[in-house]
Amino acid sequence: MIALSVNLNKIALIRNSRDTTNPDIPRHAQMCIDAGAHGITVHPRPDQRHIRASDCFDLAGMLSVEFNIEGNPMAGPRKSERDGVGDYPGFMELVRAIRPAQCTLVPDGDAQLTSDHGFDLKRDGDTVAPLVEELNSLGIRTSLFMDPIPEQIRLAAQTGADRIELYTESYARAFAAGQDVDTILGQFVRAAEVAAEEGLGVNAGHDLDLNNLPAFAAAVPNLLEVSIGHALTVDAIRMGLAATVAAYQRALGKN
Ligand SMILES: CC(=O)[C@@H](O)[C@H](O)COP(=O)(O)O
Ligand SMILES: NCC(=O)COP(=O)(O)O
Repeated sequence: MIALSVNLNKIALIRNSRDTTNPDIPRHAQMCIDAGAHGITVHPRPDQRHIRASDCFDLAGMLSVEFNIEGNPMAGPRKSERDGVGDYPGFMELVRAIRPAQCTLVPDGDAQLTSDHGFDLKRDGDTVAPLVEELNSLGIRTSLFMDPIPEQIRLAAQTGADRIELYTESYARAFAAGQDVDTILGQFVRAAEVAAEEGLGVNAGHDLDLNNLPAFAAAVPNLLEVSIGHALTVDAIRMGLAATVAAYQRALGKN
């Protein structure tokens, strides 16, 4: 079974366009759970442009499914520039306080529109390993956001991480462009095989959608979890949330 974790960033983005609690983040999470989602993912950033630190605490207080907090572990505290929005405490401070089931470490910079690369562990392995060790000691499963590069995935195992999350944008772009995706899918298959050889679990995410997900889920071995936000949120406008979650479950190979 491949778990579906729904990313709520885009729901928070809509909420943040007004000084309101509509849409309500915990309520939306509960609707996803009621519709069959196995987990909830959020990716707070220091500018709190979508999910805020306070949302993470609110979700931690109500979730009955896996809570996956993604983000840059090097991101420190940041004062909020908006009235009524608390300061960002820093990623590690946040997850130390919340202790989610899973932390996905992502090497994203503040200026990025969204996540756009995996870790370079040849360069950053010595920085990442102690953070992984601390998260492990807190009982938090740790996953590293990675490009499908075998050499890098072997280095991910050396940090002590439990899993990797394969960064799927290259596959999604090729699929959307109507290109022959066999070669690029082969890179993800190989990456997942290497992860298995190294004892790492495999998650995946970024720009997965109802069109590209079935082939990916069918081809990539040992896939444990996908986290999906942007496309799923857009599909829910058209199809309704419960029907959309069900459609993503079907795309993962479930009825
Ligand atoms: C790591 C990853 O691919 C997702 O968390 C993505 O970064 C979602 O963030 P946005 O919703 O801000 O694009
Ligand atoms: N980890 C990927 C994620 O949570 C969602 O990414 P996207 O579907 O919003 O691109």
